[in-house]
Amino acid sequence: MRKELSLLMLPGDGIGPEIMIEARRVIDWLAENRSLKITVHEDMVGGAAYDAYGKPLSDEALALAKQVDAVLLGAVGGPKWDGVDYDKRPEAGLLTLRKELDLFANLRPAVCFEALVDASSLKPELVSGLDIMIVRELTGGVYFGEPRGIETLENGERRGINTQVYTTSEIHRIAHVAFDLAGKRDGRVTSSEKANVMESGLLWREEVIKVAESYPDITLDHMLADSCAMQLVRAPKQFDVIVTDNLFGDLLSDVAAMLTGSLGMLPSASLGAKGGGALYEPVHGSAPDIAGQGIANPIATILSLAMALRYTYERPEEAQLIEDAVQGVLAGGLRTADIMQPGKAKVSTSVMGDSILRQLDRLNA
Ligand SMILES: NC(=O)C1=CN([C@@H]2O[C@H](COP(=O)(O)OP(=O)(O)OC[C@H]3O[C@@H](n4cnc5c(N)ncnc54)[C@H](O)[C@@H]3O)[C@@H](O)[C@H]2O)C=CC1
Ligand SMILES: CC(C)CC(=O)C(=O)O
Ligand SMILES: [Mg+2]
Repeated sequence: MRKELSLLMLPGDGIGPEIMIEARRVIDWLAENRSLKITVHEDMVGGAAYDAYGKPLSDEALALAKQVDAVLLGAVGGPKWDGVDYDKRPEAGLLTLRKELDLFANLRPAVCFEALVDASSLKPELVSGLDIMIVRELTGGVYFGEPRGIETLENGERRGINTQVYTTSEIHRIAHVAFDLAGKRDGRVTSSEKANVMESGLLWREEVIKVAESYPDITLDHMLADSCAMQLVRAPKQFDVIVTDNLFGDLLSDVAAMLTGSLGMLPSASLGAKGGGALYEPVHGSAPDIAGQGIANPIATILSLAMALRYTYERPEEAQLIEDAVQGVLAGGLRTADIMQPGKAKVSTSVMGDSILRQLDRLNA
């Protein structure tokens, strides 16, 4: 018999707690209506944890994250913690979580819901049917490379240092994830780096080519990351799977978000080796500019829960149900402020959550 399913919720900072409430209601709905019982634990991360414990991820929260099947995280950070030492900043809590759980593969799907085709930053014909998977390496590269820090030189100048480092094994394992995913999709991988100016980029390209030899049915091409950003807004439907490093993946996925209408629409899954833990979180941050107003879009977080159902809990039907409910609510004309369009009804975070639950009821009837 399968063991009890478990989840750790880490709402975090800014809009994190507001959007997490709506995801929690979907979990409760699944328990009531689909006999899907997930034991939910809750703890703090980011600035909230720093304020409570003096560090952005407590040892207890980290231990729990390692025990549960999956973590669902809201967002971390905000101006309140701007002066805090680097290793204690809210963002460090999230980086520690990713590293400690060895979640090297960050899947960031950029899917344009048909109802939002007109809300995209691009012309409707460029995004209608858009379905890109960005596979971002998450535990290496310049966010983790040593040496790092800020030092003062003899002449009194200060120097900030970060180091971009990749090893062959790090490149191979993320490339395998991308090729395996492409095999279940349209069979095309675009690898993106800066092989023209960075040795780590050249190594990335050479090693991805080696991995591709085991996938004769997948088409591989290479695109310099600056050009890739441009192509994403020029003709995004040319892409199927994009595999890229930690920094470029961070940037390219925020660009891709605007193709779908808003950062508030983009979910993500961070996965490690099979059988290990997993972290699900919206791509966006803590949005301090709108925090506390009840207007944040909870859809990216609810869709992150759907990804957890698909990748961790092996409940693809429920994942699909949630995605269909989101599509239904959008098709019905409800919009949070970030995806608002003329002639549509602007709703709050909680009304969007309510509406998704009612749509789930209808689809499940
Ligand atoms: N995974 C995480 O926890 C991340 C945390 N951050 C942190 O978040 C803080 C704010 O960073 P920003 O650069 O402002 O990025 P952000 O992603 O928080 O916000 C960028 C813009 O998108 C809007 N936005 C984001 N999510 C939204 C949602 N769900 N609904 C409606 N609008 C939404 C915000 O209002 C803002 O105008 C920083 O401390 C940053 O380090 C940033 C990115 C990821
Ligand atoms: C640690 C995060 C703040 C970095 C980021 O922007 C992201 O992972 O999307
Ligand atoms: Mg980011």
